[in-house]
Amino acid sequence: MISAFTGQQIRDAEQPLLDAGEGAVLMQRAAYGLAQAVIREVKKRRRLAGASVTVLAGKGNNGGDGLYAAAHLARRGMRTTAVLAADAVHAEALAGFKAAGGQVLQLGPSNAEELAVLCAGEDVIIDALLGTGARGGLREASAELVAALQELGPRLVVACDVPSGLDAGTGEVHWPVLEVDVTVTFGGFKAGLLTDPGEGCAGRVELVQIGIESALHHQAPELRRLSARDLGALLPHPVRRAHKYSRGVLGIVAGSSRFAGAAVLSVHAAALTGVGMVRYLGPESAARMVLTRTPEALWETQDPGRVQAWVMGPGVDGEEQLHRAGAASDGALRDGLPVVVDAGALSILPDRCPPHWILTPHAGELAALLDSLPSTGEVAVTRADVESRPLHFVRQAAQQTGATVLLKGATTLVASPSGIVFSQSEGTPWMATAGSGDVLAGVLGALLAQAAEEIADDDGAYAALGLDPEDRWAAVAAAAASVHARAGALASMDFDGGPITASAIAEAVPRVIGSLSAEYDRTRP
Ligand SMILES: NC(=O)C1=CN([C@@H]2O[C@H](COP(=O)(O)OP(=O)(O)OC[C@H]3O[C@@H](n4cnc5c(N)ncnc54)[C@H](OP(=O)(O)O)[C@@H]3O)[C@@H](O)[C@H]2O)[C@@H](O)CC1
Ligand SMILES: [K+]
Repeated sequence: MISAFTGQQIRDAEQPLLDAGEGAVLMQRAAYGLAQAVIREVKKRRRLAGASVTVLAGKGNNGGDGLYAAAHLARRGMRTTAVLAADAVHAEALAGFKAAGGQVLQLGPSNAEELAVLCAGEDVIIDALLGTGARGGLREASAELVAALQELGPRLVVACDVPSGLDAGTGEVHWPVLEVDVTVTFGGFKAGLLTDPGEGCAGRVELVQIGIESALHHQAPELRRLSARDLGALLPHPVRRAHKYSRGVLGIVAGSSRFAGAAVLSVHAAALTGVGMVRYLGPESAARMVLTRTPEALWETQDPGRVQAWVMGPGVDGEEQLHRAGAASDGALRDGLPVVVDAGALSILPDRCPPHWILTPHAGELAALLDSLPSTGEVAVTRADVESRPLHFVRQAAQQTGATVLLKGATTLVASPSGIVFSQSEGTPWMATAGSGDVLAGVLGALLAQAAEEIADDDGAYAALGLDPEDRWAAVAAAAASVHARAGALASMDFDGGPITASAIAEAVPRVIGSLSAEYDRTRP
């Protein structure tokens, strides 16, 4: 599992080493790691000797890291320039940079445009304006320089620790921000690099160890991300004596005469995620389509009998389906069953949900959900609010509803009511397509129906993540989001990275589960 931290947590982990006089050593490790990453990137494109690099250096230690890194690069034969964004920058680092032969330019109120043109012609830019000590975004001439440079389109940008203007702890972005190709981050992942909108600016993130890692282990991560190996351990491994009932039965209330396709996709995706059986509840017109696509499903016209989990909501519309969803919801509350609540069913939540209820809104639905809660307050939450502060609002929704909340997006966040948050981002932008969310609901429902025992087991794979029982539901939801995203990416790869349909995402799910499980089995000690 990848753990990510706030800027404050990273500074707290650094403090004992700073107190012990080790600050300069930490900075040298960071700078060396940054320089090595720049060298790797430049070598992918051209010969290192003679390549040009400009470091944009701010007044704090982030600027110091950048200047020391540039000094390394000067010694490796690169043509190095530093643009100083403050009158006083890190003195020792600047001296080291000059001693290595670097050229220094001062950014002022009147030369931002001119320097932007110069920077746009460089082989690589190092963004070392602001790091974890930033308050708000770039100001004045720095903001002008970055806005102009972004407009011109720099060739290659490497961020020092975080892209400047990004809040390291929350992922909120204060524009303008230079969109970077690679972020080289020090000591631990910053939460803002693993949640949107920050993640969208950060490019590929590389972690450089600087010696604070053991101190970070004592801190509760701000964000967690499941790795392929975690998924291999968490995904269901059927045993020889398994039968369809022991493999989990999933009830799905989805679709309507108007939105039958949502039912088709949810049911099909659930079946492809390996659940023992799917019981479908919906109108006959939708049921005919469901059974044509997935003859393995059962159409239930009466009480569906025992299930291990429910999906309710995809494509649900009209009195009749809302009534079925309401009845399923009452039964699930009574029997303590896990439920995926999506789309149409988000409007019929009980006053307080348990953590094994997983709500799956997109940003617009989350805003509407928060607005409908009496505890939210006077000021309306908009879709734009959620998109600019997803981490904040997903946590708020989980705390206020009592449910686990999965907020769909390029980066999907899952918050448990206790405040633990997972972030997964393995997909492709092609997945923003109609029906994609219906597939996710089916995948998640199928995993819930199969995972109930494993989740409750204190010696099981979910407990091994170090999570309390009520937080384990967020891990199932994160696993589903990751499987769904990987399936989308895989399906797109089948078309050389081209567009995909929601059906194609569902069809790729078995291959994703198969390869994750096989890789896990192959490497298990
Ligand atoms: N600690 C360590 O030993 C290690 C730290 N490391 C590195 O240090 C970075 C953190 O360094 P940092 O704390 O100096 O913060 P950083 O972001 O560089 O500068 C903030 C300075 O800028 C100012 N300022 C604030 N907001 C501003 C704004 N919007 N626009 C303009 N100015 C603004 C503020 O000054 P003030 O305005 O308060 O006078 C403050 O002085 C970290 O990201 C990593 O790269 C690594 O080397 C490992 C070892
Ligand atoms: K930076």
